Amino acid sequence: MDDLHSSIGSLFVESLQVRSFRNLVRVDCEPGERFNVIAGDNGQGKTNLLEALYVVATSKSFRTAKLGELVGHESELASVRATIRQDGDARSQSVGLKPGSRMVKIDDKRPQTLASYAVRTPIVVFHPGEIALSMGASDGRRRLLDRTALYLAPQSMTELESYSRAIKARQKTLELRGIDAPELADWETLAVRHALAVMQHRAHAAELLAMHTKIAFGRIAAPELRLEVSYVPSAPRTEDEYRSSLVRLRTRDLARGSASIGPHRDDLALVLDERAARGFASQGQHRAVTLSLKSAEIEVIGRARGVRPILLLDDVSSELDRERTAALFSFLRDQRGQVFLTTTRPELIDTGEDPSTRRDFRIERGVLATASRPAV
Ligand SMILES: Nc1ncnc2c1ncn2[C@@H]1O[C@H](COP(=O)(O)OP(=O)(O)OP(=O)(O)O)[C@@H](O)[C@H]1O
Repeated sequence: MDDLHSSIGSLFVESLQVRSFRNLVRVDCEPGERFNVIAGDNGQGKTNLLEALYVVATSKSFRTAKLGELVGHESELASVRATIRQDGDARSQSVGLKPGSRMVKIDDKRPQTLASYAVRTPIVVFHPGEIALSMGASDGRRRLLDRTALYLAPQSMTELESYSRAIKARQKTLELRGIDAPELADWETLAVRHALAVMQHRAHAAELLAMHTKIAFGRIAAPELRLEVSYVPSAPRTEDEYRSSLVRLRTRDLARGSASIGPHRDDLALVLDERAARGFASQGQHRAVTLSLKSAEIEVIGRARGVRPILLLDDVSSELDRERTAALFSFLRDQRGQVFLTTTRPELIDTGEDPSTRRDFRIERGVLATASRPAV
């Protein structure tokens, strides 16, 4: 396989302006091209700053679906603006937010679709809750599939939204008009059409994630352990079978309050030595599976978009001892893209020999300032 890093383009945030975003009233900063270490005590705004970067890159938050929460308590409007440099060319991206509405712009023009904005600046976030990818319920893995599918095919986002609308309309019809309502057939046909498209996008994303997760896991974990990753759709893959299953399930779905099959119930199976990782893996193995999945996410979206994704790492020192931090940094050095990481203990962060690749910041009560590099 060719090396992602030999042919791939560079991408970094050159400057960032944040206004009235959570507790960040006014932040102006010029990050470095490689490692940016953001230190601060608990509750000072470190995660908020990563969230602002994620929002300006994708128009979404990694913490909440309710964008109104991002607006500072004292304000009515939040905004994040960044200059992004990709392969030498600069562009500006901005997101304005108020409760119930969002305005995105690239070079001061509105993009044709939100999906086209969301894929312009590939970004991957690691936060302490990420271990749920391996240990937790299927929703985190579905989000991983959909994030990856979005970069592979931006229209997958619209298909998923259209599916959700159609399946909700079917549910509402079941509740209001009963299982024999004539319009149910139309909603079911529509839901099935969009669901099959979503399933195709997810299957493609899963195939690529599976391949790269396996490779990464082989590097990270004990060599005799084998990890298999596969897409498990919950609904039949043919239109006729899927539609007749929905018809058959009307009574049950009415009773349970939602459709029993469909993309909202898909999973990405993780099988470690022939047993489901979720119930079987040790803590260390869950970490290795999680890091392998994240490394596959970086690899797949980087290849899909032809750039090295920006990486955000929240609270690295909380979970890791010195040895694991060293392993993580060796992984990050191999990635060679721009990295933002937050920590309460900057002295534990060893980004390598070359001090010019590291920029230190300190955040206190939402105010960001440059800082000198601590003695490691
Ligand atoms: N909409 C908002 N308006 C103003 N402040 C907010 C808003 N939402 C959250 N905050 C404040 O942001 C702060 C938390 O910031 P953040 O989550 O970035 O902390 P942190 O530095 O990452 O802390 P930790 O190390 O504990 O994770 C809290 O003080 C919280 O009250």
